[in-house]
Amino acid sequence: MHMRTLFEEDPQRFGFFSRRHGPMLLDFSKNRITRETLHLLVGLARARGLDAARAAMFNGEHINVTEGRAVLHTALRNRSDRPVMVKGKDVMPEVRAVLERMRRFSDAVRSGDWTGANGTPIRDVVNIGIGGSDLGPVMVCEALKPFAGKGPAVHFVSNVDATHITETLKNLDPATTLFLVASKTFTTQETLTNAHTARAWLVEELGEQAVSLHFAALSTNADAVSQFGIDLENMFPFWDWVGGRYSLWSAIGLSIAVAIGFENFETLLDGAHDMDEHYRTEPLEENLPVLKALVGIWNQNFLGARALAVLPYDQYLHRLPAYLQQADMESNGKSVTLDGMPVDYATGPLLFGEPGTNGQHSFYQLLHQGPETIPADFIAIAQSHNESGEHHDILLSNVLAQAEALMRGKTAEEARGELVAQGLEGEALEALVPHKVFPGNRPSNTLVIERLDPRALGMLIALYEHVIHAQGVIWGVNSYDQWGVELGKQLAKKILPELTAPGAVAAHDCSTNGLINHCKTLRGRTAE
Ligand SMILES: O=P(O)(O)OC[C@H]1O[C@](O)(CO)[C@@H](O)[C@@H]1O
Repeated sequence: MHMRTLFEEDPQRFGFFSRRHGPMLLDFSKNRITRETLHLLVGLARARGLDAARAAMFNGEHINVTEGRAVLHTALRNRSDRPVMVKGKDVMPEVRAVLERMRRFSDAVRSGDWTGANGTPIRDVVNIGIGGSDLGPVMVCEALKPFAGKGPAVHFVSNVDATHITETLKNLDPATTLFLVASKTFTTQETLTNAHTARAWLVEELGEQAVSLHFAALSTNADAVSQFGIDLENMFPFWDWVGGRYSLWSAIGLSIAVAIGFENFETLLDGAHDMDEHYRTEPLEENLPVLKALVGIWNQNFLGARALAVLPYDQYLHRLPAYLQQADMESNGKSVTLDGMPVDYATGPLLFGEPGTNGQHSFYQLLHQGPETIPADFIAIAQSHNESGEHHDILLSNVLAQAEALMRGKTAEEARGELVAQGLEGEALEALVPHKVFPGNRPSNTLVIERLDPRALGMLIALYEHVIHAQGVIWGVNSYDQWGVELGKQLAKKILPELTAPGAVAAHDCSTNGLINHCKTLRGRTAE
């Protein structure tokens, strides 16, 4: 079936396949589904126990079975009076206590009351972290730039490549710089390497005694934090039931609170809590994350699509695809079920994206005319923070047109008609027709958000988090571990000393040996 026909046959299609919640409208009508498909998909979710699974997550059951942990990022933004129990203890008092400390700290830094070793206020804050300790905060700080007010500039260093920290520190003054070392484990090689480099840079200028005024830690590992030399007074804790890629709502979000002010950070939490309540309580048929998850499953597992393009038509959301790459692919990039059995179906999609309209001039060709079907999420913001001239209407017209084009396509007949109108005829015309045809029938969702503010952003991120949860439940995988990142780390630890030791390396396969020895030679080390 072609979606063109589905739309022609059912003028109510938009109304039936779209839902509103608060400032958000989700239109999923441009998918290859009928009312019956939706009914069956909801049945699938029910059969896979999604109702009970939602409750299990919110109730703090140990759903991360391979690590024996609860998954409770929702507790971090629980704005209700409801207790959240972990091992028989309500964690909400501790959550609120850390939030209160984050409020005092971020207020002090923003107001200039927090001064560095020379008594001068902080002008630049550098968050050092990677993965979930970087991507969420950087994405939110970029998205909410219009709310930054008069606070310090916030920078992010993640890559172990020295270029990242060197370029970041190049124009900063140690006396007015504050480092937030963000690491759940406080053992991550990249983060500790960067943090030691930052420490040396600071100490060289201001001496050892400056460290306590210029470093804070966001972590679950107090021992490692004090071993690094950070005063525990300046440590903002969180807990093992917060997964790294779900941690921007925790102390890991301190850079966000500094960048946009604590009140805005709290409004972000409010928005996420609103979506949590929606996901927790709404019936499956009315539940935005569930519906979006089901459409994703339909595209992946029934229509054979293996990717998902996330296309935010808002420059402030330019880091959203990068953030979602970790959130989704580290969560659902799994090939065994909860009980360790191999899956014989697709799980998490390959996720990629760029802000509109940049993507249009890059990879959309493949979305429209490549042989694969690549479903897309279009995110449109109705009211821009920068309503200057025609810009925003042009932007909106593009996002709306792209979804329409993917759905409708262009038939050979239509293409021929256009070529005739351009004066072409005969063989020349017919030779061009196949190149001008768009198959269409390509699925997409369109999310329209009234305005990109802290509340709406909190809702948007929580929506995607819950899509990941719902899909993980239906696929029967553990969305909350990430063993797949370990092997590379282990092997890198073995290769590191081999790179610096004299002599040729012969302990690996011939490709890896060859590459190590080639790099050693190029770096002026003996490899013979
Ligand atoms: O916060 P940490 O412990 O430094 O870990 C950083 C990142 O490393 C990972 O463990 C693996 O990439 C992520 O899950 C996590 O977000």
